[in-house]
Amino acid sequence: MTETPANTALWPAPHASGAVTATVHVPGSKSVTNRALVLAALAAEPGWLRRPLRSRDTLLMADALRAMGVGIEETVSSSSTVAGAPEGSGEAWRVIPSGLHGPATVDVGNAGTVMRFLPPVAALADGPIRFDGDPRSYERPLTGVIDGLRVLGARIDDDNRGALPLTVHGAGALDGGSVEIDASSSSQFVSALLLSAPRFNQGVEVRHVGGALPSMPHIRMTVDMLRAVGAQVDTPEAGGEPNVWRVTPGALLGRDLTIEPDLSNAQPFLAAALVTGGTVTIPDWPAHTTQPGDALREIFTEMGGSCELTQAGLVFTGTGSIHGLDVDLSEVGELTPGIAAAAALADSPSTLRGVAHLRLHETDRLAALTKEINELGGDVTETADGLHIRPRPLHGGVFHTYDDHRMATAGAVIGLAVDGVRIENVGTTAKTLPDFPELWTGMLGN
Ligand SMILES: O=C(O)C1=C[C@@H](OP(=O)(O)O)[C@@H](O)[C@H](O)C1
Ligand SMILES: C=C(OP(=O)(O)O)C(=O)O
Repeated sequence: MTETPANTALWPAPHASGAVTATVHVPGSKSVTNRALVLAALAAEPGWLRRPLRSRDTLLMADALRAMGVGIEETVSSSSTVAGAPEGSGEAWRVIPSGLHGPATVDVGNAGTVMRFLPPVAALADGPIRFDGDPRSYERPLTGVIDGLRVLGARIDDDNRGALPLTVHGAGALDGGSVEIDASSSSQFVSALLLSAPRFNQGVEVRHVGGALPSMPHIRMTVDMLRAVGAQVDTPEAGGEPNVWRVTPGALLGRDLTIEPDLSNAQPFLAAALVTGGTVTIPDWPAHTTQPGDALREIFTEMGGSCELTQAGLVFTGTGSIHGLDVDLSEVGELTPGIAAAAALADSPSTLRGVAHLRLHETDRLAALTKEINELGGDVTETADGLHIRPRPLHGGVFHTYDDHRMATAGAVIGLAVDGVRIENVGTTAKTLPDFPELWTGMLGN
């Protein structure tokens, strides 16, 4: 539906002439922004999102909610357009919930959060909501959400049987209740059913059955954010049954929430310090967070850097040498492309495990990383659930990105150390980080 013309433009990835020293202000978290939008839309009163991420994925989420009747107003500064904004609040979205309704059409683009989190919201709307998106969105798994919602009482037409495009025939309310799903292909199935559950008549009990559940920090993010708006959630961690989550029905509060920087999008900048033996500071790094990107402190330290959380933010320093590692990334799968890029430049081999589900992300990330690093002279092989990376001297060439923002940023990391790397369609970073090329050249002092 939203197929964009193939962008084959090549961006010469800047080569670092020395150690990078920079402070980089990373925009807000995609995962937090899109959860906050959904929760604010389902609340019983208006709320605020401060410093929201404005990127393709979050603008698609906001537009979709608007199409279902939610008011989302832009404010440029505290004193400008919207009455009632607290002083000194900076840029914000004011979210004004209202009766959700169709008919409406939702463009999910290739945003996992939009295609998974919104069908449950649509089931609460009055009228049909049509979901469509980029060609890749048709290939990304959605069965857990579709079948789960049907068990909970929703009527869904899925012409493509378990995938997009589809129509949710919202009835203005949903029974809810108990449901078993296999979320081994995406943690977002669980998050999706939990986020809307306070508004289901009986709440929900979601039981994951099947292989290992990936991206647990993202499920913890869902639970924490639900609790922060007043929902009652029982979790396996809180002494409950393994792989079972329960949400009690109830009204949600409108909150005033400041969105944390996107720690997964901080990854390429931290990698720049690691790869060049420099120092990069990321202001506003949260002391406590459910974002998986927080694991970079440990992972990139194991790879040869060191870091400190200071008043100025996270200060990460590289030594110039990069070590390979053997690591299970199942909890933090979205960090894999950036780790693979650093591993390809390391002084010893790496094994990245636990990420078979990356084959169903924006692109097949295991195949894409293998092909693109090898075409620059690398030696990467795919395993059943990850990658073996044996570092080799790399040379310049075209790094294809397959409409995957994290492929583009991974290529940029390699380009710091390897002359002549050209990134295809760097604009694809707009999915979650629209200013990436400017932030990158700014970091390098250009
Ligand atoms: O819930 C979320 O915000 C996300 C969950 C993860 O999805 P998967 O569990 O499908 O990997 C992650 O990779 C994605 O970038 C964002
Ligand atoms: C997997 C990702 O995104 P999505 O939310 O589209 O699943 C990602 O950002 O790495």
